[in-house]
Amino acid sequence: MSASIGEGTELPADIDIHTTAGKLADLERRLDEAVHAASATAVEKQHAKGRKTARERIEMLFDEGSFVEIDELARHRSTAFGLEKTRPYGDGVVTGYGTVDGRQVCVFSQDFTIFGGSLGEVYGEKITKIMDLAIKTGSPIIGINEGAGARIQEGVVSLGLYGEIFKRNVHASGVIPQISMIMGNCAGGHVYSPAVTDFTIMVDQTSAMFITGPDVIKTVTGEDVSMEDLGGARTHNTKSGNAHYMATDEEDAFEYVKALLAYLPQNNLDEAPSYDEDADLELSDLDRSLDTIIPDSPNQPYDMHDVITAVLDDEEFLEVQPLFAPNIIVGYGRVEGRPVGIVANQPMQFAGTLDIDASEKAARFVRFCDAFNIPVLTFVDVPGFLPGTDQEWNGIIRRGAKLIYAYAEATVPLITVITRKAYGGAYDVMGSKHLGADLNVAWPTAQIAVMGAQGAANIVHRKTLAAVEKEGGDVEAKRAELIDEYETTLANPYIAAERGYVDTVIMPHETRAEIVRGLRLLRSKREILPAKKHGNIPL
Ligand SMILES: CC(=O)SCCNC(=O)CCNC(=O)[C@H](O)C(C)(C)COP(=O)(O)OP(=O)(O)OC[C@H]1O[C@@H](n2cnc3c(N)ncnc32)[C@H](O)[C@@H]1OP(=O)(O)O
Repeated sequence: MSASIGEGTELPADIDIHTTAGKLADLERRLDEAVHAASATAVEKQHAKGRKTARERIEMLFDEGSFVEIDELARHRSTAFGLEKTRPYGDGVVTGYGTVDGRQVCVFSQDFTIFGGSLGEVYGEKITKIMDLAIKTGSPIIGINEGAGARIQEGVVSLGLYGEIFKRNVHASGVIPQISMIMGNCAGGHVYSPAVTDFTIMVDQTSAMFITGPDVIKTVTGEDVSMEDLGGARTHNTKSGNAHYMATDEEDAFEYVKALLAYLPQNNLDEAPSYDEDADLELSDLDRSLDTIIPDSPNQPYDMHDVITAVLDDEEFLEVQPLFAPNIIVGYGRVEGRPVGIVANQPMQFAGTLDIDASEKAARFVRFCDAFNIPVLTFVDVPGFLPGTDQEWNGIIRRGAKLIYAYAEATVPLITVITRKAYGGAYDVMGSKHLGADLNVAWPTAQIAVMGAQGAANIVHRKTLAAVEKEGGDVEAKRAELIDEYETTLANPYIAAERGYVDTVIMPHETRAEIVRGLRLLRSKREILPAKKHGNIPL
C-alpha cells in the first residue's frame, strides 16, 4: 500500500509521514530520488559518449565535500504533452555553491539525461536564482552547459527564462567573473548565455555549440555539415573565436578552469589572489637571454612567448584563446606573486600584424582585465594592420578600433615594452603612451616609425629612384642606401624617447626588473574617467 503525496510521487508503504522518523526518511528518499533522477541507462549512454554526468562534473570542480546543493527538490509544473507524468526532482539542472581551492564559487550544471538538458521554467528559475546569489555575494559563477535549448513542451515560458538568464549575464558582466564550460551539445538558447560570459571552455570531440543544427542548415541553405565541423571545439577555438580553450578531455577542462580562477578576483571590488613574493632583481641567465632574442634581420621572427615567460614568476603563463588569432598572445601570469594580464604581438604568426580577429581578441581581454583590476603588460612587435580587401570589407576600421577603445578606457596599471617594430597606427593602438599607458619602455632594437624602412624608402624616395632608373643607374644599390639611411635616422627608439613617448630605452635584460619596479609604483594608481552612463564601443 502507498499514499499519494503530490502529483507524480507515491510514498512507499514503509514510510509513515505522521512520525518524525517517517518525515526524516521521507526527506532522505526525496533527496535520493533527486540524485538519481536519471535512469541507469541514461547515465550509461552519457558515459558511452565520453561525457560525465552533471553531478560527476560538480565533483570534479569543487574541493571535496564542499558542494552545497540548492533547489534539488524543485520540479516543473508543466502539463503540456503529458509532461506531468514525468516530474524528476531537480528538473535537469544541478545548482549550488562550494569552494574551488578554498574560494567560494557558484555553479549550475546541466543534466543532459533529463529532457535532453533542455531549459524549462523551473530549470530557468534555478539558474537565475543561483546567478542572483553569485551577484549578491560577489562570487564567480561557472556554468557547466550541455543541453538542447528551449524545452519545446514549455514553449514561450522557456524563452522568457532564457531572457532572464541573459539579462543577469549582462548585469553580472564586469562584476563577477563568469565562466562557461561547454561539455556536450548545446543548441539554441543554450549558447547565448555562454556568449555573454567572460571565458568559454570546450572539450575536443565531445562538445559542440550552434544556434541552428546541421539538419536545419541542410533544410534552409542546402549545406551539408557535420555537428563537429559546424560547432565543435576546434571550430570555435580556431575559426569563430567563441571559445577560449580547447580541452583534451573533461578533466583537462576543469584543470584549466581552476588554473584560470587562480588569477581572477572574486569580483570587481576584490583583489586578485596574490602571495607576497619579493622578486630577486639580480640578473639571471634568463634575463640575459633576452639580449640575443631579437634577430639582426627585421624580417626574421622569434617567439614572443620566450619574452613573456622571462618576465613572469616561475616562467608560468596561462594562455587564453591560444588557437584563435595566434598573431596576438593574451593570457595571465604573476609578477611578485600578483596576477597580470599579458597582451603581446607574435612575430611568428603573420609577422605579428594586427587583424580583425587579433584586435577583438585583445580588446576583450584588456576590458576584462580592466573590469577586474588586473594590470596589463603589453609587448609590442607589430608591423601594422593586415592589408587586404578581406580585412577592409569585413570592418577592420570598426573592429580594429575596439582595441583603441579598450586601452584608452583602461584605468588599471598599464606597462608597455616595445621590443622591435611599432609601426604606424598599430604603434598607437598597442598600449601607447598616447592612449594612456603609465610606463612605456623600448629596447634598443625598437623601430618606432610610421612604417618599415623598405616601404618608407619606396614612397618617400619614389622620384629619386625613378630618376636613377631613367639614367640607367643601379636602382637596387640606391634603394639599399636609402633604406639604410631611413633605418639610421628614423627606425629606432630614440626619436620617441626624445619626446617622452617612451619613458626610457632599456637593455632587454633589464625588462623584468623594470616591470617589477613599475608595477610596485603602480599598485597605488588611481585614475577616474569622466562620469557617464556608458561609452559606445564600436561593435
Ligand atoms: C531558444 C531556443 O533554444 S530554440 C532551440 C530549441 N532547441 C533545438 O532546436 C534543439 C533540438 N534538439 C537537438 O537538436 C538535439 O536534441 C541535440 C543536437 C541538442 C542533441 O542530440 P542527441 O544527442 O542526439 O540527443 P536527442 O536528440 O536524442 O535528445 C535527447 C532527449 O532530449 C529530448 N530533447 C531534445 N531537444 C529537446 C528540446 N528542445 N525540448 C525538449 N526535449 C528535447 C529528446 O526528445 C530526447 O528525449 P528522449 O531521450 O526521451 O527521446
